[in-house]
Amino acid sequence: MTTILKVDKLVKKFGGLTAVSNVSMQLNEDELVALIGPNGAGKTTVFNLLTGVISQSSGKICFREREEMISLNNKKAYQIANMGCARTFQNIRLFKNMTVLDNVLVAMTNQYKEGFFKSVLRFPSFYRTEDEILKKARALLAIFDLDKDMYKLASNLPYGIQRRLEIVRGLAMKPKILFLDEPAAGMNPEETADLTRLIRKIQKEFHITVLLIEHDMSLVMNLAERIYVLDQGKMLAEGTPNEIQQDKAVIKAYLGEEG
Ligand SMILES: Nc1ncnc2c1ncn2[C@@H]1O[C@H](COP(=O)(O)OP(=O)(O)OP(=O)(O)O)[C@@H](O)[C@H]1O
Repeated sequence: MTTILKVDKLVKKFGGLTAVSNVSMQLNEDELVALIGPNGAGKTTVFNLLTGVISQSSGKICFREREEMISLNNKKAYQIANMGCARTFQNIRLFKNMTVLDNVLVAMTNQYKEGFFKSVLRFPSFYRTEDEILKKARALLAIFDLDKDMYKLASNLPYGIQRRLEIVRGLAMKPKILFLDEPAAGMNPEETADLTRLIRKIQKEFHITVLLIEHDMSLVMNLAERIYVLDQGKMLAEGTPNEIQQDKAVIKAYLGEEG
């Protein structure tokens, strides 16, 4: 098993509040891992640290690039994204006034860095590349059954479909890791079931690592191969869904809260 992301003793303080305290974790290639915990446990803060949205107070984050583990400390969010870490947000962040297709095309541009002169002077290779991008975007949308909505404005799509588009947009960046922040938030049971199928599909077809934050326990227990549990900023437990469901500390801190 190859480790793709390694987090060592991560700490994040907001003034006097320690939101993340000595958190260590690792993600392996092609793994689907969930990060759970009660409200305010520090899950989103961990995501923000891993994707460079905020920087840590101390600790180390390393990401595999070919044979080497590269430190992500001091790297900016866009650099981390370009290295292969895509994410979605708790509150959807699509370009609402752009079409479904354009939302995906924008995400793909990081793979096609055409030279300035080539694009301004419209060399034949520019058109070839443009055509190629368009084909790939359409194929990606078709896989997720979004091709029929291709020319609709993102803002006109139902909530569940917007969430799906956000995931497709993340995938369009060809990531090695996809971070999903509460993908089922606000979804009805049917949409959640759809989403579960979609995430499975991603795992199979794209061979990427997925780390997801989710409150919907049936989704987590159904999908995750491994689960990390955070409580009050600390890592409380790590294990398979079975192990986590039987962990007394977890039941007390988290599952107990639900019933
Ligand atoms: N920018 C910030 N400034 C100050 N405190 C913050 C900031 N961001 C998060 N916190 C605090 O850090 C703690 C962890 O918050 P975080 O949002 O990471 O938890 P969470 O597990 O994602 O919660 P939820 O499940 O409710 O989304 C909370 O006490 C929160 O109030």
